[in-house]
Amino acid sequence: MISVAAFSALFQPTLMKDIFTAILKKDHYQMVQLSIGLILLAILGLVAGVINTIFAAKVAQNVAFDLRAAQYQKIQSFSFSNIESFTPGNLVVRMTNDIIQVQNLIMMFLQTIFRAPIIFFGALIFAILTIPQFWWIIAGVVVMIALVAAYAFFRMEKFFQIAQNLVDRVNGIVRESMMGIRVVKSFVEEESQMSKFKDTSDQLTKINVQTGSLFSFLIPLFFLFANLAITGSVFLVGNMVTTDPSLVARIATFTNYLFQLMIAIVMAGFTITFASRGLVSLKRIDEVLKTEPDLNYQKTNNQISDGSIEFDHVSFSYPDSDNLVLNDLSFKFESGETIGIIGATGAGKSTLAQLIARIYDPSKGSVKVGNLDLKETSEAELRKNVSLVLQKPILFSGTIADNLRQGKSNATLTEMKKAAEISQALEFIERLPKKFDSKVEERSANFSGGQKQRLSIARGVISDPKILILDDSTSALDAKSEKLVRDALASKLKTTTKLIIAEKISSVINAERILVLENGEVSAIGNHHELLQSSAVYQEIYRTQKGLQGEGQK
Ligand SMILES: Nc1ncnc2c1ncn2[C@@H]1O[C@H](COP(=O)(O)OP(=O)(O)OP(=O)(O)O)[C@@H](O)[C@H]1O
Repeated sequence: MISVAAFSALFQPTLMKDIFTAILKKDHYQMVQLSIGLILLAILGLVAGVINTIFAAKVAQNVAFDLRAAQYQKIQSFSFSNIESFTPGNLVVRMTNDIIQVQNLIMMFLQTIFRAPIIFFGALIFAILTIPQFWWIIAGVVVMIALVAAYAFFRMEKFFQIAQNLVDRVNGIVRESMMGIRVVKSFVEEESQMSKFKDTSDQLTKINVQTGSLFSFLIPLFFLFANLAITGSVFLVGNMVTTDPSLVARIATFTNYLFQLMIAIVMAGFTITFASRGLVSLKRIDEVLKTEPDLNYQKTNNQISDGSIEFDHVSFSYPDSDNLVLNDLSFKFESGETIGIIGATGAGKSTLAQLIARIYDPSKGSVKVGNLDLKETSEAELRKNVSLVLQKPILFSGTIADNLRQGKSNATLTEMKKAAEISQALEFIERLPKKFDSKVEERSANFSGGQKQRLSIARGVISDPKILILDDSTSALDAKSEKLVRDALASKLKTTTKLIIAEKISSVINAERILVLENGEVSAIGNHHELLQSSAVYQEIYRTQKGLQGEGQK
């Protein structure tokens, strides 16, 4: 189809020349015949062009669809540190803007890859054949346009790269301020967010204006070259026409081919520029696709036999950081124990929890659950048996039931009710008109902080895991509800190992053992009374929280 469209374009000026010759010869019959031929050729070219565009669009859409799906699947397999190293905002741009760039590239490429060379060489040959003695005019036009195009498109490539980075930044700023809209509002931060956004957006506008200016200057310049060449050739023909009258018929054809030459060069230039822009995007997508998840799970049937947890000389630093967050931790929690983890802010409590859920692997040492090294479990086995409830509850848009089923895909209504009962969520769910089918809006904006935490705990306990980690996940609950959750956990999840990470001693006071973490090291392990005797750190925390401790003991 491309060749049909290209050849149609190439033969039209030649037919035109023959029509002129027929007119000059006053051969009406031939003139009509050739004119009909010209119209048919133009229609053929048009149809071929349309079919080619539809085909290119379809291919581009399909490739974009496949790339989007492959990228999304890859991102789903990423670990936390993989995602952090790209940053979520950057991944969103790679999933959206970069895919569109590649789609445009394919579209453009398929339309011009064969067409531009056919038209270029065809027009070159036909132009020379039409008026051979004007070969130098053709060469001049080609060289001038090619030089200017090469320079301009080279500049544009630079602009595109800068623009791509700015799009990333704008996206990051918008994302951050939208996610933290409440903070922005409550601290009256709108203006500073706006100025951050405006600065980057201004830079993006500037670069886009620069690209646009270059563009608007370029096309008239090409036409100027072509028109100068045409004027020159018409002038020369004027002088030569007395010796060769056929030149009159040939000059229109010649100038037409000159235009086609110019268009072919511009088309190729655009394709190369878009190619460079699309290739930058393709490279960014390829980076995502080539990134291996830095946490790999084995395809194994190894089973986690019980809820014991063992740290064997575990040290940990976050990727790209030299700071040793956990330093040589060794301990063992027995299956079914209730363990409290306490320590100052930044002591490493959440990090420890994340190692048990294998969100990160330790930098040194090993973590075992149910006597099995985490590296020897399958992901499904780990997720089925180890449940981590974070302090910041993240729910997904859908229904309450959809969210609870993330904890157990085939959960029945009875299981949902049981989980909600444990997390003290049943009461408020039952009060909602649609109960478990009530809608959870985007970012669960229609629930309070405490309700979100309760739903998040319900999702964590619904699978009846062997190990349940509550990472400060009752912080938004009042003391009475928190105690009710703890009591329900104790009575309804008897065999589950419960790891309660808390800032307040009152949250862990009844734990069988409490691990005191200090600067990433185990400072002491024991029950509340033992620690009050033996651990200075614990005593200190206790003293500072004395006013609160009575509530936990109730
Ligand atoms: N993703 C991360 N990348 C780099 N450093 C991190 C990351 N997350 C936490 N840290 C650092 O690791 C240390 C321990 O953090 P962690 O969240 O485990 O502490 P924590 O005891 O749970 O604190 P809190 O009680 O305030 O939640 C801190 O110094 C923190 O700055």
